[in-house]
Amino acid sequence: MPRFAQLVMGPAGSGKSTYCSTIQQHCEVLNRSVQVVNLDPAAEYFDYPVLADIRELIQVDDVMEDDSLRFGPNGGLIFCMEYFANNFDWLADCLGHMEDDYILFDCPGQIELYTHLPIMKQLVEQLQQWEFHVCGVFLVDSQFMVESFKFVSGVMAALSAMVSLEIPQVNIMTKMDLLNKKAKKEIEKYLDPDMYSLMQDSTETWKSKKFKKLTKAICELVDDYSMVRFLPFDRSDEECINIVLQHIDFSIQYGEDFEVKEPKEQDDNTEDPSASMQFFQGSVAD
Ligand SMILES: Nc1nc2c(ncn2[C@@H]2O[C@H](COP(=O)(O)OP(=O)(O)OP(=O)(O)O)[C@@H](O)[C@H]2O)c(=O)[nH]1
Ligand SMILES: [Mg+2]
Repeated sequence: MPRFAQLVMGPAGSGKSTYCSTIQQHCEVLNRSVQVVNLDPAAEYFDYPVLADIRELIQVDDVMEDDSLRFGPNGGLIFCMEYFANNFDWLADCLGHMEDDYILFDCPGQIELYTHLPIMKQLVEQLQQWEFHVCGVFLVDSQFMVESFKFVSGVMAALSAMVSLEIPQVNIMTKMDLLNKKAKKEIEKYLDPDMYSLMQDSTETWKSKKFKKLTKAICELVDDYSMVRFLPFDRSDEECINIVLQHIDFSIQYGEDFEVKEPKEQDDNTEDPSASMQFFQGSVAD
């Protein structure tokens, strides 16, 4: 049986831990087993029950207090993640092997982990060796996406993760519940962006010709290959959570090899038309 995993990534404060807890609760209601692993050695607060917590392996505070290492918070976190990458056996022990594993990995917010350091790639390769189908879930805070140049920077961060990890990736715009109606309408153009027109919106204010040229080249590249798209995530909207989950499940083929359930035996042998519908009920739970 394959196992399934979401690698929940994104800049600091983009809503990764909240996303994990929302999805976990949502799946609990659907009677679907989803577990969460905290991979942030600096995490102070999250409200989901954990299957494993990296802080049991190593903590940033301990690394920072070590006189021989003398790291600050960021260096300390990278050190912890490198230590983790050298100790994947710890994760293997924590995960065990259950039927139908579906695990969310709540990752740290340091963006360098997804752009040029090899740690997350090593984690992905290890998970794949353990038969996990892994989907990258990249979160970006919708509050920062209301202007085109900020949007381009979010797009580039998401692309970096996509290119360096080489796994299916779903990009999500979080905290949509905080937007008012007007801002929601405004942000729609960023969900499935037309990069050419977004660029036109902003070029007036740019003075540097080189900056304009570079941005134009980036926008053309992203647009021509339809590389980045965002799904809105409003944690207060069940339908919205469902759509996000369906996209991710589809990308890792979750539910495709579920066995079709046999119809329940009828006591009186009478033909019930609704029984034929129940025959297919064993596919995807949502
Ligand atoms: N209203 C609202 N607030 C949110 C949402 N997601 C996150 N927040 C808030 O944003 C803040 C940061 O959320 P976290 O889930 O801790 O973000 P994170 O990405 O895990 O942060 P780091 O682990 O520090 O990188 C918290 O105060 C959350 O309550 C959301 O969908 N809606
Ligand atoms: Mg967090």
